Amino acid sequence: MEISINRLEHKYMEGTPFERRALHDINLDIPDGTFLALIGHTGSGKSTLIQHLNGLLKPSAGSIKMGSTELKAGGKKQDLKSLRKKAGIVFQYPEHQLFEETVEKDIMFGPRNFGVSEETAKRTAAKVIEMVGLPESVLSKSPFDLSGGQMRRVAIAGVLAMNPEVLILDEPTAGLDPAGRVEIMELFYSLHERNNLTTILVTHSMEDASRYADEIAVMHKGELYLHGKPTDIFSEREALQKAGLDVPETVQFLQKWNEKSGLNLALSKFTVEELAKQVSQSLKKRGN
Ligand SMILES: Nc1ncnc2c1ncn2[C@@H]1O[C@H](COP(=O)(O)OP(=O)(O)OP(=O)(O)O)[C@@H](O)[C@H]1O
Repeated sequence: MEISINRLEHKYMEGTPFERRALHDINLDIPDGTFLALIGHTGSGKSTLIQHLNGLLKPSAGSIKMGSTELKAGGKKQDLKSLRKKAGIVFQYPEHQLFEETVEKDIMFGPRNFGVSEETAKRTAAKVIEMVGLPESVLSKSPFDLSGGQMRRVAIAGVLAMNPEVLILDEPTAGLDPAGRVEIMELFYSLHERNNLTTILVTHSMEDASRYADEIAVMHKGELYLHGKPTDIFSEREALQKAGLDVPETVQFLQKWNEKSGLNLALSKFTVEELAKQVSQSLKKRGN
């Protein structure tokens, strides 16, 4: 689903002496099926921005359009509800929100809350548990008897059960070990690819942004500072450094390699292993 953010502004505690502007004049169009990485230093406004996409915060000015729903400043409750249904949000440590006695009940909670029948919600639970790579036998277990990684998958299944048209991921790999991080990121990437699901990833990992994103949006002091393809964003090292960020090491390596070799290898969507493969292939082509 296409997303269009127009002149969005957000002030916390608006109209009080403690008023604080967290977003200023954000304009951002995200085409349907895009994987967008939202990066920026702590306090730059990333969470505030994504909470508007899920109807958790209302704009102080401007608007957000998601498909046919538009939420404007002073918008109706109905529009907030409609956005909430369209956008599934995976918060940091989503497993902390599990609370039912069984995995199945936990996954069914969202759909049941939105009026889906028990039978359909059960079928959905069986479908989404498979989508997150867990066996159906897990459905009858208590979520609290599962490993941390499995619990996180169950929480993600609960978000998928709402059949979101946009997936918003707020640092979804926080607290996982390196292997767990790769597994969860690969899961999101395959969900995005298989379903052409518009995905917004809030991350502090420049490596993840370079590996998975079609587009990168950089927030700085409540403003949209840079937005473009990873290759273009990573060619702005000085600007990134001004915003307290840097080009990931793998990309720096490749930029140097391209400069020295005169070859033009792709700057995004690679792991270190793929990077080594690309370099060795290009060496072979040159007869080295
Ligand atoms: N509930 C709130 N009340 C008042 N100010 C807030 C509130 N939440 C965030 N802010 C302020 O709004 C600004 C943007 O915060 P936000 O949490 O959106 O940044 P962020 O980029 O997501 O940061 P982080 O990477 O640390 O999660 C910050 O100055 C922050 O202090």
